[in-house]
Amino acid sequence: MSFADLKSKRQSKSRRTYVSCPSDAPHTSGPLLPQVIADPWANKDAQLPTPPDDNADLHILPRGDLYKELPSWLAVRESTSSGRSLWNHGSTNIRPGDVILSLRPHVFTLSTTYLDSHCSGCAGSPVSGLKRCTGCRKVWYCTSTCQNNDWPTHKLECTAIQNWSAEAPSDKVSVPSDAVRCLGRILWRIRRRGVGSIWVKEIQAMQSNRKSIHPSAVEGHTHLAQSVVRYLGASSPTELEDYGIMSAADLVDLISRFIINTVALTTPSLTPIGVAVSPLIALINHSCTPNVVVVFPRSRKDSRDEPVAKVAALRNIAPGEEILMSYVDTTLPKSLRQMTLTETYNFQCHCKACTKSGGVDPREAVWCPKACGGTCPIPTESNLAENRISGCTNCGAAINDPDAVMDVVRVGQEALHKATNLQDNNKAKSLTANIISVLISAGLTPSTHPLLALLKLHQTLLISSFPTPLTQEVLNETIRISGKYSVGLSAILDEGHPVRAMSLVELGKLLAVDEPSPPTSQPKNGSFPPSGPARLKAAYETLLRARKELLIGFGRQTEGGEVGDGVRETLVTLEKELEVWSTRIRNVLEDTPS
Ligand SMILES: C[S@@+](CC[C@H](N)C(=O)[O-])C[C@H]1O[C@@H](n2cnc3c(N)ncnc32)[C@H](O)[C@@H]1O
Repeated sequence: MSFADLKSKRQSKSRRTYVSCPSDAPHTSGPLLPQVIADPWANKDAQLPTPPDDNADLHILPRGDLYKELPSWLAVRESTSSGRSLWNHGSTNIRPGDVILSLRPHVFTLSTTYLDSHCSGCAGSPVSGLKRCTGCRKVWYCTSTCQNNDWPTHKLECTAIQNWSAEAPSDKVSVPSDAVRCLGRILWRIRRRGVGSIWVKEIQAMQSNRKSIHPSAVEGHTHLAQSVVRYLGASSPTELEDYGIMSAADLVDLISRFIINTVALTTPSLTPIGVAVSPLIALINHSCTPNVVVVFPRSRKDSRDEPVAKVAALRNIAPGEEILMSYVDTTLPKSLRQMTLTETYNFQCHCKACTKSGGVDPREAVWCPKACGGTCPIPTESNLAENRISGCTNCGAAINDPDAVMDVVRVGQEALHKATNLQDNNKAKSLTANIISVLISAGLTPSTHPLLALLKLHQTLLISSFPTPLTQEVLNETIRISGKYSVGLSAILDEGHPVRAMSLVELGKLLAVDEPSPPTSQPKNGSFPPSGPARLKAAYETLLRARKELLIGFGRQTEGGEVGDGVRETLVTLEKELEVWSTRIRNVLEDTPS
């Protein structure tokens, strides 16, 4: 196997939190809410457990004419503490790998960086054959069908992009941001479909946090509102009546809805390439220990409707249990998760991971100083001030120099920030390599922040700059980093989480790359990575595990989507190669005199 397909673009640097998901403030009734009629699908016989105390007011909402795609065994409930939410209303468990929702988002847009490499009609990335819109010259399509399907919206977008581009002070800002373009698409569709349509009602029923926008987000909202007005060729929000916007407050409402209800549009291998809005997915509340994930696996069965979002179950979800996804990166420590949740989504999370006391959070841990195999929590300033430094959970040994550990974590975070923003890949690569070895020598476990994030970044940098020809040394180093990253993720994420599954795919594929110059003697027993047939066997076993996890995180019915297809092909190749090796070994044994 060659390594060409391992190379992936470095993730867009313009990633902002609002793309990670879908909003705050209890859902209140008002003119924007849908008209509700009697609940035609309520299963009166379902045994629903008593809601927890803080949700004592939790009640089932009738769906009315909205959310036609919602299966009857899912219920929308509402509470004063967390607004509307989605629940398993059936009488059986939802199992890991079950796809509970499969839908094309109401609207999606590609990030500017991906406009020329992905189709704006289906979000696919054909190896060749993308054709540019001859009007705006910014948007590309893979087929005329995709272009024709997108034309009713793009004809308006096309002119808006051209006008924007003509006024842009530099080439770098000649295309509006994905947020502005996505809001433009929403507003053109509102105008075309009419404010009374179900589509528009579903968009308008999404939660808005306009009345409680966090102070740190006000400037961003204002800037976005001004850009949207300009993009639509208007000079003030009051000129947007045709789009259902009667005042500046209505526009801020729409922007707030957009920010808190948007999910990241990702490739089948989880690279974020844009933003997507689906009012059904937006009904799902947050937990840092989610029981579902949203993925875009691109399965052959859905090819006509792509991009299709799948909401896949990660665990058993019992009847009467809430469906919960994560709006933030759950590998981050609690303080960083809570910061995003407060600033962007206006709530404090009280999930198990956020309220757990005692024990060691694998995201913030150092190995026991006595190397007993246990771990100690990373000390914090307040622990230190109150003289409350916890020791190893196994043997009780105390960290030798808590200040030094805290310093090293701080330095690691600064280095991560710097390396993520460096334009020069080689500089970024040597920075990540150096800081990783400092953090490892300070005893941080691979699941600890920022070591885990640095391992991922370093792996991406190594792969994107593989030398030609590839050397054994670089390949082995990349495999070791990938292995550490995968081990780190396994300490935090459930089996079957798509991020964990993808890390196994990447590790397995690296192990399957032909060794440029295999050592003449086998590496020492137990050293990693092995060589020759042992390496092929490790690749095969890693990809088998990856496949099992893909069938959960990307949905059993999709068979892992595009990534699953690739893994199956590699497994077949590896089986053949392993067979050749064992035949050779058998022949040698038979030819050798006893
Ligand atoms: C995408 S919306 C989720 C659906 C929303 N509850 C509704 O009524 O439309 C995100 C918003 O829901 C609320 N929310 C989500 N998860 C929550 C949680 N775990 N605790 C409290 N509020 C939550 C927050 O107000 C958040 O900004």
